[in-house]
Amino acid sequence: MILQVSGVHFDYKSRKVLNGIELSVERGEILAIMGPNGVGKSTLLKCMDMILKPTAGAVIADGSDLTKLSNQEVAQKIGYVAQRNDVSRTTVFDAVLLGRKPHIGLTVSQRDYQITDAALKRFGLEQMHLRRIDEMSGGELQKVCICRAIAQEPSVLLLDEPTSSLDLHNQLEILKIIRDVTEGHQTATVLTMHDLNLALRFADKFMFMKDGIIHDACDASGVTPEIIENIYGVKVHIEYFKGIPYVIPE
Ligand SMILES: Nc1ncnc2c1ncn2[C@@H]1O[C@H](COP(=O)(O)OP(=O)(O)OP(=O)(O)O)[C@@H](O)[C@H]1O
Repeated sequence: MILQVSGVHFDYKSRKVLNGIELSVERGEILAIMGPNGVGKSTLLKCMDMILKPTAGAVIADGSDLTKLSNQEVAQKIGYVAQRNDVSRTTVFDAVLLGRKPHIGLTVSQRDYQITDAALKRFGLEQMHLRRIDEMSGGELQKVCICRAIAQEPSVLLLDEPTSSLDLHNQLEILKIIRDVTEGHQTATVLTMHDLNLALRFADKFMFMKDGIIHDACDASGVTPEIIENIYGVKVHIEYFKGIPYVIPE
């Protein structure tokens, strides 16, 4: 088990959003957290990254209780890419190199530069490494942010709607990279996504949130029309093509 979330609660002032979340992820796995708008998926990712402190419960990553670690120690274990990313006047290269920050001592090492170069190449960003990120399109910026999180080499990668700004080619390309990195490095990825069919193609496990808790947890073959209807209030069929389930609304 590389990530374990136990009994996590979170309230925004008097508004309860997370009401005892339980989940675990194994090494090499991608977990998709699904659910309607406003149900608390982003809040849960932020609690897993300690950007928001859970009001109760524990988050254990790679053997450590994150509530007891410094911000730098958390960043060595958890990489997080938000749904909306702040942009500064930095170049693509510097933005990705910044992913190495939790590991950098007094100076940037040769290894940090090598990892940055390799990540840029993997994401096909090497030709635009001197472009400024505040002048990029939404999709280009989303790629840079995910690239930076990969360069960070965390044990657990948290991605909030990682494909929301990407075209079809980039959606498949980026999710393939995420799958390769997760399997190859035996880390784990937790992502949120509204596209059920894309999630069914790439994720190993699914958790459906409603009313502040995880209502259903299963692998791709366990996702049923009943679960979808219960969570989203939409009647669907599930058909298989080349072994992959597809959700088709009625
Ligand atoms: N900073 C905040 N202060 C107060 N309430 C907030 C804050 N951020 C989010 N909320 C509320 O908490 C609830 C959960 O929000 P959250 O962003 O976690 O949902 P989500 O499941 O990620 O939604 P979506 O799928 O639309 O991105 C929502 O009702 C939202 O309005």
